[in-house]
Amino acid sequence: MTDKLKPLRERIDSIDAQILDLLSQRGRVAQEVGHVKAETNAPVFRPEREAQILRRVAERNPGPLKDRDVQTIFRDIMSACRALEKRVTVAYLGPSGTFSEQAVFQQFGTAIETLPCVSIDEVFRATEAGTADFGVVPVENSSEGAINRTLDLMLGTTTIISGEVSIPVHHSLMTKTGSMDGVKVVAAHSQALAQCQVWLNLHHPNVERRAVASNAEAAVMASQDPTIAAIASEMAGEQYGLGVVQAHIQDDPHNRTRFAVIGHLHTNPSGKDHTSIVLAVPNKAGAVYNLLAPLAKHGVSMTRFESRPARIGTWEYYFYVDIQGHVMDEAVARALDELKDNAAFFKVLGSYPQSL
Ligand SMILES: C=C(O[C@@H]1C=C(C(=O)O)C=C[C@H]1O)C(=O)O
Repeated sequence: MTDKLKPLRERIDSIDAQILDLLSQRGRVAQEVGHVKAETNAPVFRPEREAQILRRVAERNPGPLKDRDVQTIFRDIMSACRALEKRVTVAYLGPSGTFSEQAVFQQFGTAIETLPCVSIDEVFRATEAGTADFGVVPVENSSEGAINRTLDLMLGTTTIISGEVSIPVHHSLMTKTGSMDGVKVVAAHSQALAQCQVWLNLHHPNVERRAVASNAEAAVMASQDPTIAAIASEMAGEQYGLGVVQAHIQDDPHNRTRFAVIGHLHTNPSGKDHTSIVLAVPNKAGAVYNLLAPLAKHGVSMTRFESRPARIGTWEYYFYVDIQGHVMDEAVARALDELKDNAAFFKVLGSYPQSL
């Protein structure tokens, strides 16, 4: 056995030496890129370039490693190379262990500084003020729909969207002991409670449900009080020393949340992009109907349409529309010009690479 392993391990050692040498070469080129950028004051993080590299990695992957796994490796290689130019600071809805934090690492890799914030408002504020270079905020969940606070804050923010991240959201029920004995309260973010309501109604109909600021906060509470169970990611459970009572309790097994990356960076086209806009129409007959006509006319596909009350006491709405393409694409630019003409309010939130 050992005799057979020895030559294989020697081959792995020699391959590792080559990988390390190539990583070092890549790092030195990234440093040169950094010097060129510094001369022209160009931004360090180029999401469109990183998206293209990750797409290419999946296309060229000869196997046997899975596309997802090689992408994760390359994301972190780029993160480490980027950190040689500058370590970016990213704000998100904390504490550590939230799905927002997972989204942060999915977009930026792990060679970054993180700034956990107490609320979505705080993520916007930190990013607007420049305390963080970027912020990651939840936009919508596949079972529960829009995250209204994010949509409302998008309206007035000075930041723009430079990326999107979509991650699977799996909830687990966890306690200090790993059992439900003596548990009186299930704590979680209101979204998580909603995403697990059918399961909770079936298995723990009589346990009080308590909405708290985040699932990670619920995990902290459960770690300090054996009468409290938390719904959170297993990652958060591990972090706060909880035992799993039941994994995957979300009602929809394909439950996902989409996040927006906000900042001050105008992202160039990557070849596969989305553009987010907000508009309002004048209060007259046929206005909403006419609103979207320019998209169809120019062959631009809409991927999402969401409305929010304008909160000025009348029945007026803001429409949040996502389309395929980049503001620098000719068809998109023409369609948006026409949309703007029909709109009482119009704001481009940003163009960015489609999530992987
Ligand atoms: C090296 C660069 O800087 C950053 C790092 C990248 C990388 O490691 O491949 C790619 C894009 C940038 O976010 C670059 O712009 O090419």
